Amino acid sequence: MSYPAAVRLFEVGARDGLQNEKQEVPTAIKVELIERLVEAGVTAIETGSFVSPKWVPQMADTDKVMAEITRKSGVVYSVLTPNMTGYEMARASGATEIEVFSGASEAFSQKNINCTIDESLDRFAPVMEAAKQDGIPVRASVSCALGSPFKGEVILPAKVADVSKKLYDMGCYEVSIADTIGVGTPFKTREVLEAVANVIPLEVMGVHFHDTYGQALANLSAALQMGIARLDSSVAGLGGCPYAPGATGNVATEDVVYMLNGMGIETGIDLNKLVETAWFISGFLGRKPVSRVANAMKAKL
Ligand SMILES: CC(C)(COP(=O)([O-])OP(=O)([O-])OC[C@H]1O[C@@H](n2cnc3c(N)ncnc32)[C@H](O)[C@@H]1OP(=O)([O-])[O-])[C@@H](O)C(=O)NCCC(=O)NCCSC(=O)C[C@@](C)(O)CC(=O)[O-]
Repeated sequence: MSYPAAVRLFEVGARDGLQNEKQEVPTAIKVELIERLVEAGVTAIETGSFVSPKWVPQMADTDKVMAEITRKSGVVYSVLTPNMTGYEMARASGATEIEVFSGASEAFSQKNINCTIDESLDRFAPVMEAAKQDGIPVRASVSCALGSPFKGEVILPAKVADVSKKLYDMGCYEVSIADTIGVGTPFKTREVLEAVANVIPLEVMGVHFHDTYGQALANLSAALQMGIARLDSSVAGLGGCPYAPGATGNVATEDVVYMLNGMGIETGIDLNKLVETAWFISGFLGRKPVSRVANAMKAKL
């Protein structure tokens, strides 16, 4: 066991968190959410996505969000981009990092980005080239690594490893292994992560767990035990993918920070401010945060 002494938390609440919301979230609320998260100590944040507004209307104002946020030096403002159209928009918006996304499920790839896994990688090739020329770092996400949302489709660890290696070889500085529908359990998680760690360096691997079956913290712990130090999480446990039936929220950032604080693993995040932010966005959405920690700490705020 080699737990990391510190981790990089990548906050996905403003993108993964809000992309699946039924109600419209005004730009001003997104901007306040991002600024509050940064104020709480978040240093890497996904602010939105430059994808087709017909496919994900909730993210159609990402350019406005990027224009309106007050940026803090040293903070990574990242956006999701599926192709060159998205890349051009990301660059124009001043994104300091972009994220490309593929997956280990052919069915999900078709539903989510309307192409095969191989075609998605082909689309990323010019994006990688342009980003390299522009000096913009690129992270990657590999969806459905622990299970497919579509009945009958089996995801093999070797497939996850294969896609991860291709993305790493293309120049992605981080490859985040995503349990899109939150079905993983710790031993299975470890098996998949080990398959990936056989083909790319452990240092570049990240994890992105949804908490659909309540396994996310346990899976996170399995990843930490391996020494993985790049973790995605979402304030208030917001999240879900419109093209992955059954996908619910990401592991809540408050729960992750509370656990890491207890383990003596450094995050740089002020838990009180984070919990206040969880209640801020949940209040706007008209519900309580799903995070256990946000609820437990409310009385102390
Ligand atoms: C990839 C496409 C665009 C293909 O969609 P398509 O229809 O096959 O693409 P197209 O090239 O034929 O373009 C169709 C229209 O979209 C426009 N277009 C084309 N590209 C862009 C762009 N980048 N930004 C804005 N507009 C764009 C393009 O200009 C055109 O406009 P029209 O002529 O009809 O007016 C579409 O399928 C799409 O946008 N999909 C995104 C779906 C998405 O965002 N899903 C959620 C994110 S993934 C996720 O949440 C998982 C993750 C990362 O969190 C990890 C995990 O948990 O698994």
